[in-house]
Amino acid sequence: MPPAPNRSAGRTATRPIRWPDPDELAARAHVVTLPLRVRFRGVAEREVLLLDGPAGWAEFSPFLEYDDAEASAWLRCAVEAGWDGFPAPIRSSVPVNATVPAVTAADVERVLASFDAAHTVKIKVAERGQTLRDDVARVAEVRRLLPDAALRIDANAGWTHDEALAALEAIGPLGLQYAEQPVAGIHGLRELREEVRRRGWGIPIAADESVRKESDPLAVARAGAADLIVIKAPPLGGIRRALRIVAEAGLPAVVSSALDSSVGTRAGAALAAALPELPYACGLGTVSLFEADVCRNRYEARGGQLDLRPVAPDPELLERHRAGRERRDWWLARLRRCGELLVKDA
Ligand SMILES: O=C(O)CCC(=O)C1=CC=C[C@@H](O)[C@@H]1C(=O)O
Ligand SMILES: [Mg+2]
Repeated sequence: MPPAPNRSAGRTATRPIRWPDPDELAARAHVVTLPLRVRFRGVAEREVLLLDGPAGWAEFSPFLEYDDAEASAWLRCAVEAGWDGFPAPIRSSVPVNATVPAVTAADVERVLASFDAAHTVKIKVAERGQTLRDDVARVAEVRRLLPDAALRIDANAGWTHDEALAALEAIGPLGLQYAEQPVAGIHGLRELREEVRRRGWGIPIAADESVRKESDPLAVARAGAADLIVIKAPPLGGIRRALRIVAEAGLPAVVSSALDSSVGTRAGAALAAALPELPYACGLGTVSLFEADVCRNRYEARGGQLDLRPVAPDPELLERHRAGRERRDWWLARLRRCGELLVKDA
Protein backbone atom coordinates (compact mmCIF):
# COMPACT_ATOMS: atom_id res chain seq x y z
CA MET A 1 0.00 0.00 0.00
CA PRO A 2 1.54 3.39 -0.97
CA PRO A 3 1.91 5.97 1.79
CA ALA A 4 -0.91 8.42 2.38
CA PRO A 5 -0.37 11.54 0.27
CA ASN A 6 -0.83 13.93 3.16
CA ARG A 7 0.83 13.37 6.47
CA SER A 8 0.60 16.97 7.61
CA ALA A 9 -3.05 17.84 7.35
CA GLY A 10 -2.91 20.71 9.82
CA ARG A 11 -4.13 21.20 13.33
CA THR A 12 -6.95 18.67 12.99
CA ALA A 13 -4.80 15.89 11.51
CA THR A 14 -4.74 12.78 13.62
CA ARG A 15 -3.54 10.00 11.34
CA PRO A 16 -2.53 9.38 7.73
CA ILE A 17 -5.27 8.43 5.30
CA ARG A 18 -5.26 4.82 4.17
CA TRP A 19 -5.04 5.36 0.43
CA PRO A 20 -7.36 2.99 -1.49
CA ASP A 21 -6.00 1.29 -4.60
CA PRO A 22 -7.72 1.94 -7.97
CA ASP A 23 -9.71 -1.31 -7.86
CA GLU A 24 -11.10 -0.49 -4.45
CA LEU A 25 -12.06 3.01 -5.62
CA ALA A 26 -13.84 1.58 -8.66
CA ALA A 27 -15.61 -1.10 -6.62
CA ARG A 28 -17.02 1.54 -4.27
CA ALA A 29 -18.09 4.01 -7.00
CA HIS A 30 -21.62 5.01 -8.06
CA VAL A 31 -22.08 7.48 -10.92
CA VAL A 32 -25.31 9.46 -11.09
CA THR A 33 -26.72 12.24 -13.27
CA LEU A 34 -28.80 14.75 -11.33
CA PRO A 35 -31.02 17.29 -13.11
CA LEU A 36 -30.96 20.92 -11.92
CA ARG A 37 -34.06 23.08 -11.48
CA VAL A 38 -32.31 25.94 -13.18
CA ARG A 39 -29.18 26.15 -15.34
CA PHE A 40 -26.04 26.88 -13.33
CA ARG A 41 -22.51 27.30 -14.71
CA GLY A 42 -24.06 26.65 -18.13
CA VAL A 43 -25.26 23.15 -17.26
CA ALA A 44 -28.74 21.71 -16.74
CA GLU A 45 -27.60 18.52 -15.02
CA ARG A 46 -24.73 17.52 -12.79
CA GLU A 47 -22.77 14.29 -13.06
CA VAL A 48 -21.48 13.07 -9.72
CA LEU A 49 -19.39 10.09 -8.66
CA LEU A 50 -20.09 8.89 -5.13
CA LEU A 51 -17.82 6.63 -3.11
CA ASP A 52 -19.16 4.31 -0.44
CA GLY A 53 -16.09 4.65 1.77
CA PRO A 54 -15.31 2.77 4.98
CA ALA A 55 -15.61 6.01 7.00
CA GLY A 56 -18.70 7.29 5.16
CA TRP A 57 -20.03 8.41 1.79
CA ALA A 58 -17.91 10.78 -0.24
CA GLU A 59 -18.27 12.75 -3.46
CA PHE A 60 -15.86 13.11 -6.38
CA SER A 61 -17.44 15.51 -8.87
CA PRO A 62 -14.86 17.80 -10.50
CA PHE A 63 -16.46 19.74 -13.34
CA LEU A 64 -16.28 17.96 -16.67
CA GLU A 65 -13.85 20.41 -18.24
CA TYR A 66 -11.21 20.04 -15.50
CA ASP A 67 -8.06 18.15 -16.41
CA ASP A 68 -6.74 15.31 -14.28
CA ALA A 69 -4.25 17.46 -12.37
CA GLU A 70 -7.02 19.79 -11.20
CA ALA A 71 -9.51 16.95 -10.68
CA SER A 72 -7.10 14.94 -8.53
CA ALA A 73 -7.38 17.51 -5.70
CA TRP A 74 -11.11 16.71 -5.67
CA LEU A 75 -10.35 13.01 -5.33
CA ARG A 76 -8.00 13.74 -2.47
CA CYS A 77 -10.89 15.48 -0.74
CA ALA A 78 -13.24 12.55 -1.41
CA VAL A 79 -10.78 10.00 -0.06
CA GLU A 80 -10.27 12.09 3.07
CA ALA A 81 -14.04 12.13 3.64
CA GLY A 82 -14.64 8.48 2.76
CA TRP A 83 -11.60 6.90 4.39
CA ASP A 84 -10.59 9.29 7.16
CA GLY A 85 -13.89 10.98 8.04
CA PHE A 86 -14.49 14.59 9.02
CA PRO A 87 -12.58 16.60 11.63
CA ALA A 88 -14.36 17.31 14.90
CA PRO A 89 -16.98 20.06 14.56
CA ILE A 90 -17.00 23.05 16.87
CA ARG A 91 -20.61 24.04 16.04
CA SER A 92 -23.71 21.94 15.45
CA SER A 93 -25.18 23.88 12.53
CA VAL A 94 -23.97 26.36 9.93
CA PRO A 95 -25.75 29.35 8.39
CA VAL A 96 -26.18 29.20 4.60
CA ASN A 97 -27.07 31.61 1.82
CA ALA A 98 -29.51 31.14 -1.03
CA THR A 99 -27.93 31.20 -4.48
CA VAL A 100 -29.57 32.85 -7.47
CA PRO A 101 -28.10 31.82 -10.85
CA ALA A 102 -28.04 34.29 -13.76
CA VAL A 103 -31.78 34.03 -14.40
CA THR A 104 -34.04 36.82 -15.63
CA ALA A 105 -35.52 39.12 -13.02
CA ALA A 106 -38.90 37.50 -13.71
CA ASP A 107 -37.51 34.11 -12.59
CA VAL A 108 -35.93 35.31 -9.34
CA GLU A 109 -39.01 34.71 -7.20
CA ARG A 110 -39.34 31.11 -8.43
CA VAL A 111 -35.65 30.42 -7.66
CA LEU A 112 -35.89 31.94 -4.18
CA ALA A 113 -38.96 29.81 -3.48
CA SER A 114 -36.67 26.72 -3.51
CA PHE A 115 -34.93 27.98 -0.35
CA ASP A 116 -36.60 27.61 3.01
CA ALA A 117 -35.38 30.98 4.29
CA ALA A 118 -33.01 33.42 2.72
CA HIS A 119 -31.38 35.83 5.12
CA THR A 120 -28.37 36.02 2.79
CA VAL A 121 -28.48 35.67 -1.00
CA LYS A 122 -25.66 35.27 -3.49
CA ILE A 123 -26.54 36.43 -6.98
CA LYS A 124 -24.63 35.46 -10.09
CA VAL A 125 -23.72 38.36 -12.38
CA ALA A 126 -21.55 38.99 -15.47
CA GLU A 127 -22.91 35.94 -17.27
CA ARG A 128 -21.64 35.72 -20.83
CA GLY A 129 -24.28 36.94 -23.29
CA GLN A 130 -26.00 39.15 -20.70
CA THR A 131 -25.65 42.87 -19.94
CA LEU A 132 -25.14 44.98 -16.84
CA ARG A 133 -28.78 45.94 -17.17
CA ASP A 134 -29.71 42.24 -16.68
CA ASP A 135 -27.52 42.08 -13.58
CA VAL A 136 -28.97 45.24 -12.05
CA ALA A 137 -32.51 44.01 -12.73
CA ARG A 138 -31.78 40.63 -11.10
CA VAL A 139 -30.16 42.11 -7.99
CA ALA A 140 -32.89 44.76 -7.70
CA GLU A 141 -35.55 42.06 -7.84
CA VAL A 142 -33.88 40.12 -5.02
CA ARG A 143 -33.67 43.35 -3.02
CA ARG A 144 -37.37 44.07 -3.70
CA LEU A 145 -38.39 40.61 -2.53
CA LEU A 146 -36.00 40.53 0.46
CA PRO A 147 -35.50 44.09 1.69
CA ASP A 148 -33.58 42.99 4.80
CA ALA A 149 -31.38 40.24 3.37
CA ALA A 150 -27.61 40.51 3.02
CA LEU A 151 -26.83 40.39 -0.72
CA ARG A 152 -23.58 39.36 -2.35
CA ILE A 153 -22.74 39.06 -6.03
CA ASP A 154 -20.42 36.65 -7.83
CA ALA A 155 -19.03 37.61 -11.25
CA ASN A 156 -16.78 34.56 -11.67
CA ALA A 157 -14.04 36.85 -13.02
CA GLY A 158 -16.36 37.95 -15.82
CA TRP A 159 -15.64 41.69 -15.74
CA THR A 160 -12.70 43.81 -16.79
CA HIS A 161 -11.48 46.41 -14.29
CA ASP A 162 -13.58 49.17 -15.88
CA GLU A 163 -16.64 46.95 -16.26
CA ALA A 164 -16.37 45.98 -12.60
CA LEU A 165 -16.21 49.61 -11.52
CA ALA A 166 -19.26 50.45 -13.64
CA ALA A 167 -21.11 47.42 -12.27
CA LEU A 168 -20.26 48.11 -8.62
CA GLU A 169 -21.31 51.73 -9.06
CA ALA A 170 -24.66 50.58 -10.47
CA ILE A 171 -25.31 47.63 -8.13
CA GLY A 172 -23.63 48.92 -4.96
CA PRO A 173 -26.49 51.24 -3.98
CA LEU A 174 -28.74 48.17 -3.66
CA GLY A 175 -26.58 47.17 -0.70
CA LEU A 176 -23.82 44.59 -1.07
CA GLN A 177 -22.21 42.44 1.61
CA TYR A 178 -19.33 41.79 -0.81
CA ALA A 179 -18.44 41.22 -4.46
CA GLU A 180 -16.94 37.82 -5.26
CA GLN A 181 -14.21 37.53 -7.89
CA PRO A 182 -15.36 40.55 -9.92
CA VAL A 183 -12.27 40.39 -12.14
CA ALA A 184 -9.70 37.75 -13.03
CA GLY A 185 -6.35 37.28 -11.35
CA ILE A 186 -4.69 38.33 -8.14
CA HIS A 187 -3.23 41.49 -9.63
CA GLY A 188 -6.63 42.42 -11.10
CA LEU A 189 -8.36 41.88 -7.76
CA ARG A 190 -5.84 43.99 -5.91
CA GLU A 191 -6.11 46.90 -8.36
CA LEU A 192 -9.88 46.83 -8.20
CA ARG A 193 -9.94 46.56 -4.42
CA GLU A 194 -7.65 49.58 -4.14
CA GLU A 195 -9.82 51.61 -6.48
CA VAL A 196 -13.03 50.62 -4.68
CA ARG A 197 -11.44 51.73 -1.42
CA ARG A 198 -10.14 54.95 -2.96
CA ARG A 199 -13.67 55.76 -4.09
CA GLY A 200 -14.99 55.02 -0.61
CA TRP A 201 -17.65 52.57 -1.77
CA GLY A 202 -17.19 50.22 1.17
CA ILE A 203 -17.75 47.04 -0.86
CA PRO A 204 -15.47 44.21 0.34
CA ILE A 205 -13.84 42.11 -2.39
CA ALA A 206 -13.85 38.30 -2.09
CA ALA A 207 -11.51 35.94 -3.94
CA ASP A 208 -12.79 32.60 -5.22
CA GLU A 209 -11.10 31.47 -8.47
CA SER A 210 -7.93 33.27 -7.33
CA VAL A 211 -7.80 30.92 -4.36
CA ARG A 212 -9.05 27.63 -5.80
CA LYS A 213 -7.41 27.79 -9.23
CA GLU A 214 -4.03 29.30 -8.38
CA SER A 215 -1.13 26.97 -7.65
CA ASP A 216 -0.59 28.93 -4.42
CA PRO A 217 -3.92 29.49 -2.61
CA LEU A 218 -2.21 31.85 -0.15
CA ALA A 219 -1.01 34.28 -2.81
CA VAL A 220 -4.23 36.33 -2.58
CA ALA A 221 -3.70 36.98 1.12
CA ARG A 222 -0.03 37.84 0.70
CA ALA A 223 -0.84 40.29 -2.11
CA GLY A 224 -3.59 42.03 -0.13
CA ALA A 225 -5.87 41.30 -3.08
CA ALA A 226 -9.07 40.53 -1.14
CA ASP A 227 -10.92 41.27 2.07
CA LEU A 228 -12.10 37.68 2.38
CA ILE A 229 -11.66 34.32 0.68
CA VAL A 230 -14.18 31.80 -0.60
CA ILE A 231 -13.12 28.23 0.09
CA LYS A 232 -14.33 24.93 -1.28
CA ALA A 233 -12.95 21.72 0.15
CA PRO A 234 -12.70 19.69 -3.11
CA PRO A 235 -10.47 22.01 -5.17
CA LEU A 236 -8.30 22.66 -2.12
CA GLY A 237 -7.67 18.93 -1.64
CA GLY A 238 -9.82 18.31 1.40
CA ILE A 239 -11.22 19.72 4.59
CA ARG A 240 -8.02 19.60 6.63
CA ARG A 241 -6.04 21.29 3.89
CA ALA A 242 -8.72 23.96 3.56
CA LEU A 243 -8.61 24.56 7.31
CA ARG A 244 -4.89 25.02 7.13
CA ILE A 245 -5.15 27.44 4.19
CA VAL A 246 -7.68 29.57 6.07
CA ALA A 247 -5.47 29.62 9.16
CA GLU A 248 -2.44 30.65 7.13
CA ALA A 249 -4.31 33.20 5.01
CA GLY A 250 -5.49 35.06 8.09
CA LEU A 251 -8.56 36.36 6.22
CA PRO A 252 -12.25 35.75 6.93
CA ALA A 253 -13.47 32.74 4.94
CA VAL A 254 -16.79 31.85 3.33
CA VAL A 255 -17.29 28.12 2.81
CA SER A 256 -19.03 27.33 -0.43
CA SER A 257 -20.26 24.26 -2.29
CA ALA A 258 -18.98 23.07 -5.62
CA LEU A 259 -22.56 22.44 -6.76
CA ASP A 260 -22.47 19.08 -5.03
CA SER A 261 -25.15 16.54 -4.24
CA SER A 262 -26.22 16.15 -0.60
CA VAL A 263 -23.14 13.97 0.00
CA GLY A 264 -20.59 16.58 -1.08
CA THR A 265 -22.56 19.36 0.58
CA ARG A 266 -22.29 17.50 3.88
CA ALA A 267 -18.51 17.60 3.52
CA GLY A 268 -18.72 21.36 2.93
CA ALA A 269 -20.75 21.66 6.13
CA ALA A 270 -18.08 19.66 7.97
CA LEU A 271 -15.49 22.21 6.84
CA ALA A 272 -17.68 25.12 7.93
CA ALA A 273 -18.38 23.42 11.25
CA ALA A 274 -14.67 22.99 11.99
CA LEU A 275 -13.55 26.55 11.19
CA PRO A 276 -12.60 28.55 14.29
CA GLU A 277 -14.46 31.62 12.94
CA LEU A 278 -17.49 31.57 10.66
CA PRO A 279 -18.40 35.22 10.09
CA TYR A 280 -20.45 34.72 6.91
CA ALA A 281 -23.30 32.47 5.77
CA CYS A 282 -21.95 29.60 3.66
CA GLY A 283 -22.70 28.93 -0.02
CA LEU A 284 -23.97 25.48 0.90
CA GLY A 285 -27.60 25.93 -0.05
CA THR A 286 -27.13 24.61 -3.57
CA VAL A 287 -28.89 21.26 -3.11
CA SER A 288 -32.03 23.41 -3.42
CA LEU A 289 -31.03 24.13 -7.04
CA PHE A 290 -31.29 20.42 -7.88
CA GLU A 291 -34.45 18.86 -9.26
CA ALA A 292 -33.31 15.49 -7.92
CA ASP A 293 -30.82 14.31 -5.35
CA VAL A 294 -29.43 10.99 -4.10
CA CYS A 295 -30.89 11.35 -0.59
CA ARG A 296 -34.53 11.07 0.41
CA ASN A 297 -34.00 13.57 3.17
CA ARG A 298 -32.12 16.07 1.01
CA TYR A 299 -29.35 17.99 2.72
CA GLU A 300 -31.05 21.39 2.60
CA ALA A 301 -31.12 24.24 5.06
CA ARG A 302 -34.09 24.88 7.33
CA GLY A 303 -34.53 28.43 8.51
CA GLY A 304 -31.25 29.34 6.82
CA GLN A 305 -29.27 26.75 8.82
CA LEU A 306 -27.81 23.37 7.91
CA ASP A 307 -27.52 20.93 10.79
CA LEU A 308 -24.75 18.36 10.89
CA ARG A 309 -26.86 15.26 10.54
CA PRO A 310 -25.41 12.17 8.82
CA VAL A 311 -26.04 11.93 5.08
CA ALA A 312 -26.26 8.71 3.08
CA PRO A 313 -27.73 8.10 -0.38
CA ASP A 314 -30.87 6.06 -0.83
CA PRO A 315 -30.20 2.86 -2.87
CA GLU A 316 -33.36 3.35 -4.91
CA LEU A 317 -32.39 6.94 -5.81
CA LEU A 318 -28.86 5.85 -6.72
CA GLU A 319 -30.42 3.36 -9.09
CA ARG A 320 -32.99 5.79 -10.49
CA HIS A 321 -30.36 8.41 -11.35
CA ARG A 322 -27.62 6.00 -12.37
CA ALA A 323 -25.62 7.41 -15.30
CA GLY A 324 -25.60 5.53 -18.60
CA ARG A 325 -22.81 3.05 -19.29
CA GLU A 326 -20.75 5.43 -21.42
CA ARG A 327 -20.73 8.18 -18.78
CA ARG A 328 -20.04 5.68 -16.02
CA ASP A 329 -17.04 4.33 -17.93
CA TRP A 330 -15.80 7.89 -18.49
CA TRP A 331 -15.99 8.67 -14.77
CA LEU A 332 -14.37 5.38 -13.74
CA ALA A 333 -11.47 6.03 -16.11
CA ARG A 334 -11.10 9.53 -14.67
CA LEU A 335 -11.25 8.14 -11.14
CA ARG A 336 -8.48 5.68 -11.95
CA ARG A 337 -6.25 8.28 -13.62
CA CYS A 338 -6.67 10.74 -10.74
CA GLY A 339 -6.02 7.98 -8.20
CA GLU A 340 -2.81 7.06 -9.97
CA LEU A 341 -1.73 10.72 -10.09
CA LEU A 342 -2.22 11.11 -6.37
CA VAL A 343 -0.30 7.95 -5.53
CA LYS A 344 2.53 9.06 -7.84
CA ASP A 345 2.71 12.49 -6.17
CA ALA A 346 2.55 11.06 -2.65
O1 LIG B 1 -21.58 30.11 -3.18
C1 LIG B 1 -22.75 29.78 -3.46
O2 LIG B 1 -23.73 30.41 -3.07
C2 LIG B 1 -23.02 28.58 -4.29
C3 LIG B 1 -21.87 27.90 -4.94
C4 LIG B 1 -21.36 28.61 -6.16
O3 LIG B 1 -21.69 29.73 -6.42
C5 LIG B 1 -20.48 27.92 -7.03
C6 LIG B 1 -20.38 26.57 -6.96
C7 LIG B 1 -19.67 25.85 -7.90
C8 LIG B 1 -18.95 26.48 -8.87
C9 LIG B 1 -18.82 27.88 -8.95
O4 LIG B 1 -18.95 28.33 -10.26
C10 LIG B 1 -19.72 28.70 -8.06
C11 LIG B 1 -18.87 29.84 -7.52
O5 LIG B 1 -18.22 30.48 -8.33
O6 LIG B 1 -18.80 30.17 -6.36
MG1 LIG C 1 -17.53 32.06 -6.93
